[in-house]
Amino acid sequence: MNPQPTAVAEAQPQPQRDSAIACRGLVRIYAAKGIEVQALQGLDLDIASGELVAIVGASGSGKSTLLGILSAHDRPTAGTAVVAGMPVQALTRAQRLHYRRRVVGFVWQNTERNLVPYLSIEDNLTLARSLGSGRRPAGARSTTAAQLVELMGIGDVLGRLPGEISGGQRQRAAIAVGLVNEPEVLLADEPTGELDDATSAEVLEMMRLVNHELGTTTLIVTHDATVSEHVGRTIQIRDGRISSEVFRDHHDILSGSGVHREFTVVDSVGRMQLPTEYLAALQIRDRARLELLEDHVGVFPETPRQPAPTAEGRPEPRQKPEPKEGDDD
Ligand SMILES: Nc1ncnc2c1ncn2[C@@H]1O[C@H](COP(=O)(O)OP(=O)(O)OP(=O)(O)O)[C@@H](O)[C@H]1O
Repeated sequence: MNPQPTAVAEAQPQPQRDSAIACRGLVRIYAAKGIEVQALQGLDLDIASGELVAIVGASGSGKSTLLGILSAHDRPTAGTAVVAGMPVQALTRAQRLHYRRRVVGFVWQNTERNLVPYLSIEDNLTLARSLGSGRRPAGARSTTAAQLVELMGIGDVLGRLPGEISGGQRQRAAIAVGLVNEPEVLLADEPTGELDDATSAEVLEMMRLVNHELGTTTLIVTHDATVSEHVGRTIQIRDGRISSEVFRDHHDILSGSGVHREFTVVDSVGRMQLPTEYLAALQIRDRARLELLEDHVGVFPETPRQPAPTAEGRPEPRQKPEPKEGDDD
């Protein structure tokens, strides 16, 4: 007899089959000097294979904590993170090494973390390639270092040391090093953090090009709000949870149009975050009244807002919150 699924089992969301990254209920609690900080509070995330996604958020929102878990440098207190089919929280030491050398590639903010300073760019590529060498699965893509050099436009700096080239060239070389072992996923932590605006845009465009040409799933974690102009999906993280997502299609990115759609995220148990400006505009604090209407859910202040009286004693008409750029429905 087949056991009947319980309500609890049904409520557990399963990772999507084609997800390159699937996080379920990620919690990370830091305990220091008797004080606990909950850096991630039940974060759910799905990134499809081949997607280019940015995660943005204020300082302290949990971005680095998430990247630490996805890069297998840290373990979650609870929840799961599956990257390219590997459960990162449960890897053995040997699997972690393989994972960091072959399954994921990295681009960090600091040059010293990306490139060995006393080796030429060419030797950095060779070293990274040799560290990640091993038996390759049949049918693996055969992106060569030479192809990456051409794609990144770093052919004329191969013989130079990292300290002898510009910041933009260094980050392009770092992207090539991060991809030289043909990882399934490229993780980038503030890759434009030390660059000026023009060079940042150039490096982000390079990441977009690589994603488009090679199809490598790419996750960029950044403070840089302009990143959304270069990627298909921008995820906003707030208080250790995903709060909203902005989508742009490939055509919008190429044409530079400002068209985008913003969505708030509803997690697996139905929680969602309302933008703080909406809460302020409607004076919603601890509680909101929900109404299920024919084709939408209404969210209302617990008690109707009292309009401020005008000079003539008449109430002011209600102010709607300003629509955001790109709101078209
Ligand atoms: N090792 C640690 N010990 C204690 N608390 C920590 C530790 N690392 C991070 N935190 C806390 O966890 C929360 C999330 O931090 P995290 O570094 O992930 O945020 P962030 O979004 O990456 O911030 P930033 O953009 O400034 O790097 C913050 O409140 C932070 O103070």
